[in-house]
Amino acid sequence: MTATVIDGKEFAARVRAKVAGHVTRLKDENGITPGLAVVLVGEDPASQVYVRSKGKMTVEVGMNSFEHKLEVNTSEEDLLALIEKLNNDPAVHGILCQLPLPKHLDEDLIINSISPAKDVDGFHISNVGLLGTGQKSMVPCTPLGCLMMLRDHHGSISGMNAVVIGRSNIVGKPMAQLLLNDSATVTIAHSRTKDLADVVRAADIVVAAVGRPEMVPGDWIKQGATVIDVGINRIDAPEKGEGKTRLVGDVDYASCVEVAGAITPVPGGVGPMTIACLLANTVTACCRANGLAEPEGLTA
Ligand SMILES: Nc1nc2c(c(=O)[nH]1)N[C@@H](CN(C=O)c1ccc(C(=O)N[C@@H](CCC(=O)O)C(=O)O)cc1)CN2
Repeated sequence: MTATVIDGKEFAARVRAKVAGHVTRLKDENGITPGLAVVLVGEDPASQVYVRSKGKMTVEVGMNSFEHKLEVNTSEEDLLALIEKLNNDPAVHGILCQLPLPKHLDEDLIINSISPAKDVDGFHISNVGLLGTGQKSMVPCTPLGCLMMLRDHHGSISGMNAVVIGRSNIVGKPMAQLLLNDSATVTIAHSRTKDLADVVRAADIVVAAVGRPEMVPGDWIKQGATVIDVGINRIDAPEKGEGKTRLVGDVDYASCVEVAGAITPVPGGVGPMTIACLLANTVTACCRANGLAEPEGLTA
C-alpha cells in the first residue's frame, strides 16, 4: 500500500482562507488592518522569490504589506535603525528579516532587535524561551506548519514516537519542542547520531530537516509511519535536459512513499505551509497587540 500524500498546497490554501476571514472581521468589527513588514537585504534569488510570494499572499488575505529591500552592503547600523522604526510603527504588527542575511551582518543581533511581540518568525530569543517553557509565544512558521499537518492527519500525536532529523534553530529545535508540547516522545537526531537508520526505524513520525537531498531511504521508515519532509534541495536533472534542475526533499520520496502511512511531497508539502503560517502569525500578533481574542487553530 502506498502512503496518503499530505497536500501542503491545499492545506495552506485552507489556512490562508481562514486568515482572510479573520482579517475581514478585524477590519469590519475593529477597524484594524493587520500589517506585515518584510525586510530583504541583498539579492539572493531564492530569497527574492520568497519575499515576492510573502508580499503577494499578504495582500491577497487583505493585510497591508510593507516591503523593505536594502542593498547587499547595508550596514548593521542602518538595518537596526529600520527595525527600530518598524518596532515603533503602529501599522506594523509583524516584522521579519528574510534569511540568510549577508555574512557581514550579525544574524542573532538583528533577529533579537525585532520586538518579540512583532517577531512573526518566532526566532527572537524571548519567543524561543517561551516556546521552550510551554508558554504562549510566536511560533516559527515551518515547524508550525508541520505541526498543523500532523494534528490534522492524526488528531492527537500524544504518546507517539517522533524523530526530528536536524537540529537547526529555525526548524529542528522548535519542531522538537512543539512535538514535545503535544506529548509526543521526541528524539532529535543529527550528523553525529549513532545508528541513525535504527533510530529512524523506531519512529511513528519522522521529520526530516537536514538539508541533504534524498538522505532518508525507504528502508529506514517503519511501516505506516508519517514522514514530514522539510528539505528543499535543488539538484541537477539531466533527464530533463542539459543544465536543468529539479527540487527534492531530504527523504527519498520514491522509496518512502511505498512504506510510509502518510508523507509530504516536495514541492507542495511543507513549503507552502511556511508562508500560510507567517500570515497566521501576523493575525495572531495583531490580535494580541490590540487585546483581542486570538483566532483558534492558527497557532500551536
Ligand atoms: N525569515 C525567514 N527566512 C527564511 C524562512 C523563514 O521561515 N523565515 N524560511 C526559508 C524560506 N521560505 C520562507 O521564507 C520558504 C521556503 C520555501 C517555500 C515554498 O513554498 N517552497 C515550495 C517550492 C518553491 C520553489 O519552487 O523553489 C515548496 O516546497 O513547494 C516557501 C517559503 C528560508 N528563509
